[in-house]
Amino acid sequence: MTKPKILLLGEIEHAHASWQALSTTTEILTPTSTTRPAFLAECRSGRLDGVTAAYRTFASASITGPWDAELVAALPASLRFCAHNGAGYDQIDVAACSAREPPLRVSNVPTAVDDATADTAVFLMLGALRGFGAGMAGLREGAWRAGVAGLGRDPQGKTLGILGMGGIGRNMMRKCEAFGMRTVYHNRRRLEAEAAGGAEWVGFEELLARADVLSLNLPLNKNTRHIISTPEFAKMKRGVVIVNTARGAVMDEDALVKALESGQVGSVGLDVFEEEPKVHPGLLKNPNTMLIPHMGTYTVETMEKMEEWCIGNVKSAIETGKLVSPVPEQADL
Ligand SMILES: O=CC(=O)O
Repeated sequence: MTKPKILLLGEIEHAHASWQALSTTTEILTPTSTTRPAFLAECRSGRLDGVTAAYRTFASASITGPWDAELVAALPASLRFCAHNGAGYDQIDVAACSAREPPLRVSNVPTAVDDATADTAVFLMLGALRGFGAGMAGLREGAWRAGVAGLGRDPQGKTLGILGMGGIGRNMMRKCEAFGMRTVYHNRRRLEAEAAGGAEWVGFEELLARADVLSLNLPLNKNTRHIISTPEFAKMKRGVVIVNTARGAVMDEDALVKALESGQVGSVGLDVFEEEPKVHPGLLKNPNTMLIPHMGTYTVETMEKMEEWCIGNVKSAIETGKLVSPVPEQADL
């Protein structure tokens, strides 16, 4: 019997034993191309024909570019499954994948990312509340506290507003309880009481108005791009702290820089940026920013869990014809 063919886009860096086990029962293909035009040509040449499932990493976009309509159309007709190793899948045009005949089914990696991403959000929140970004930068330049804007603020008694109360948001809420914070959240759909864990559901505008710290935990898609911009900043408390561990483009970065300069936004903690790896110069020079280069899931344990999860999706796809964690847009496909 011929072995199922799998396309590997990116590297397996941790889950070597599971990948090795998978490769004994399958044939793994890797592209020879190193640029998007070459990858498109390689797909069209037929060299990758016969692959049924792809394992892809976030970083593989440096070769393939985004999985937009052009790429989805060029991928081998045999490809039925795309297992994406990441929680956020904004690099993939899911509608274009669904429109293929038969559809190209996409999975992401939920839950495995929750702890590490929420830990990062808590770190950014504390850093932004306390002005640690400026303190750390000044110290390294031999300037001690020279760049620190003033006294910081404590989390105790403050209201945490979570926009996008999924696994990461709920994990962050639990961690913030230890800091004596109360949580309000906004999702399009209100959660069952047990899942909400005591957090209060509020409308979008009320979330903006009530949060002392606003944490963005929602996926980036056409409905959420720039969901936070000038009109939304104006509805927030003056001096609000904003934390973003989701995707840079859910917030309008130009507008954020202006809101920081005017003091409407007091400080921000950011792990993600609109045009990574570029960082807006207005953020770099502002002392009220705590910035890290997209390291939310960047731990040995979490990276390993994510790879294992993603391999699990590939394995399930070829063995049962179903992905373990299909993206919500394809739940009814
Ligand atoms: O940003 C990280 C992820 O989407 O998993």
